[in-house]
Amino acid sequence: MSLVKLYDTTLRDGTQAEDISFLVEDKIRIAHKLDELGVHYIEGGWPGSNPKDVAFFKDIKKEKLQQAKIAAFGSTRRAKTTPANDHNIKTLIAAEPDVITIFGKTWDFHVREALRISLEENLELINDSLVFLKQNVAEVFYDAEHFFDGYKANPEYAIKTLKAAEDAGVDCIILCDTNGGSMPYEVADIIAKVRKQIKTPLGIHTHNDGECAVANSIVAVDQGIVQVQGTINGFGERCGNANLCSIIPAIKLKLKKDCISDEQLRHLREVSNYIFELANLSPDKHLAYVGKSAFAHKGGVHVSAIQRHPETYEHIRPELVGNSTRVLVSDLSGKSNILAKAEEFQINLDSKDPVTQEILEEIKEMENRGFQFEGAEASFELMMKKALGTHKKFFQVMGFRVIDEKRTDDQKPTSEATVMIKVGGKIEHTAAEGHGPVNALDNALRKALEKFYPKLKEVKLHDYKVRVLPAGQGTASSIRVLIELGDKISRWGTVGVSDNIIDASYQALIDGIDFKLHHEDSV
Ligand SMILES: CC(=O)SCCNC(=O)CCNC(=O)[C@H](O)C(C)(C)COP(=O)(O)OP(=O)(O)OC[C@H]1O[C@@H](n2cnc3c(N)ncnc32)[C@H](O)[C@@H]1OP(=O)(O)O
Ligand SMILES: CC(=O)C(=O)O
Repeated sequence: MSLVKLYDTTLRDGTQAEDISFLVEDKIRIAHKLDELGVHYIEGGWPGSNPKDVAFFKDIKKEKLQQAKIAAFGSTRRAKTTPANDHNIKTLIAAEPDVITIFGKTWDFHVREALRISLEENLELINDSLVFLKQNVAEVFYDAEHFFDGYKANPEYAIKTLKAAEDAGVDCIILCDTNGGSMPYEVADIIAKVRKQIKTPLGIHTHNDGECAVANSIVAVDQGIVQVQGTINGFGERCGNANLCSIIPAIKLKLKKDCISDEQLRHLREVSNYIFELANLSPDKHLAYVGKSAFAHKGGVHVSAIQRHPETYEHIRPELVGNSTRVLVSDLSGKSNILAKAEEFQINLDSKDPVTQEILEEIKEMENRGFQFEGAEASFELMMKKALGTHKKFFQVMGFRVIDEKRTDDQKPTSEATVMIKVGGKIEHTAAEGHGPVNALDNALRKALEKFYPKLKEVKLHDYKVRVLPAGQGTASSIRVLIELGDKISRWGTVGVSDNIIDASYQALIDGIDFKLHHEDSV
C-alpha cells in the first residue's frame, strides 16, 4: 500500500481563522495529540511573524514526540535582499525545526500586483531562497501559492516557478489552491499535466472557499500526490482549510492508501473534539465522520433499515473513526426509533405492545407543542417509564414561588425561590437565593431534596438554552428550555415547554433531578 504523508497546519493556517488563537501551551498539547494521531509533519507556526511562534519552536524542542517532524513556515526572501540577510529566512533557520516550508508566488498576476517585481526576479528569489535553505536544513518544502489559479492564467510561467524550486533540490513541491475556488475536475486535470513536467514529489494544500477543499485533496491523492496538507476540523483562513478529519478516513477507507494506523484512526473523533475544546469552540456536530450527528439516524425508515443492517444508511462503520451510531427520537420517528431507544435504555418493549404506538403518538403530539427530544434523551426515557408504569415517584413538588426584586435603579436585581416538596410522608419547605430566578429555583429544589438524596450534590448544571417558539394562530408564543446536567460519570439532557419561562425551566430541572434519582436507584 502506498504511503501518503500528512502535513498538519492547524497551528499555522488553522490559526489564520477568525476566532481561533492558541496559547503556546495549547500549541504544545495539540502537537502531542497530532503526533499520537500519526501525523507526519506538524507546521507549528511562522517564527518570523510573532514572539508566540518563536516560543513554540523553542518549547517544542524540549518535548519528546513519537514520530512527527516539526515544520516552520515562512516566505521566500523579500526583493532587494539576499537569503542570508533576509529577516524571515534567518528566523526560520534560528527556530531549528526539522523541516522548513516556504511559500512563493506562482501566479504572474500576484507577482506583478502583490510583490510588484518582475516575473524573472520572482523566479530568482524562489530559487535562491530554497538553495540557501537546503544548505541549512535537512528537509525543505515549497508551497506554490495560488498554483491552480496561476496555472489557469499562465501555465508556462506557473511551471517555470515549480522548476525554479525543483532546481533548488527541494524535497516536496506543494500545489496550493490558495483562494479555494478550484473545482475537483480542474485539480485532477492540472496535476496530471504537472506530473509530466515535474519529477519532485508533489503535495496538495487546499482551501474551502468553493466547499471543495476535501474533494480537491482526494482527487490529488488519486493523481499520485504524496503529501496532503490540511487542518483538524478544517480550521483556517476565510472558509477554512481542507479538513484532515475527512481526508484521513477517505485516504484509508476509500482510496485504500496508507497514512495512519487503524488504531490511530479510531482516535480521530477524540482528536477533533480535543482541538475544538482547546480552540474554545463547540464541536460541529454535523462534521463528516467525526461529528456527533455523522451517524445519527432520525427518520423512521432509516432507523428501521439500520437495525436490519447498518450499511443500509451508513457509508462506513462509525467505530473505525471512533464514532458511534445514534438513534434520535422526534416527530419523524416510527416504531423502530422507539424500540431502538428502549433497547439503549435497557427497557423491555415489544413492537406489538400497544404502549409502543402510544409512546410514538405522544412524542408526535408533544413535538407539535414545541418539545424536542433530540437533545433531551433523559426526558424521553422518563416519559417511556411513565407510559410503561415503571416510573418511580421519588418526590412530589407541592408548590414553588420565585421572587425577583430590584429595589433601586442602580442596584442589581436579587432572586429568591421557595419550594415545598414531599418525600415519603415528610414535607420540606426551603428557600434559596440565586443568580437569576432559574438559578434560585434550581438551588432551592436541590437544597430541599439533598437532605433525602445526598447524591444530588454531585449534579451540576452544564448548559441552559432557551428558545422562543413562534406563536400559533390565536395562541401565545411558548418557551422551550433545554438543559444539560451532569455528574462525575455522565451528562444528560432534559426539556420543558410552557408559555412561562420559569415553568419551562422548572419542568426541565425536575426531569433532570428525577433522571439522576432513577439511575442512582438502579445501580
Ligand atoms: C497563503 C498564506 O496563507 S501565506 C501566510 C499568510 N500568513 C500571514 O500573513 C500571517 C503572518 N504574517 C505576519 O505576521 C506579517 O504579515 C509578516 C511579519 C510576515 C510581514 O509583516 P510586514 O513586513 O509588516 O508585511 P505585510 O504583512 O504588510 O506583508 C506584505 C509584505 O510581504 C511581502 N510578501 C508577500 N508574499 C511574499 C513572498 N511569497 N515572498 C516574499 N515576500 C512576500 C510583500 O511583498 C510585502 O512586502 P513589502 O511591504 O516589502 O512590499
Ligand atoms: C501556503 C498557503 O497557506 C496557501 O497557499 O494557502
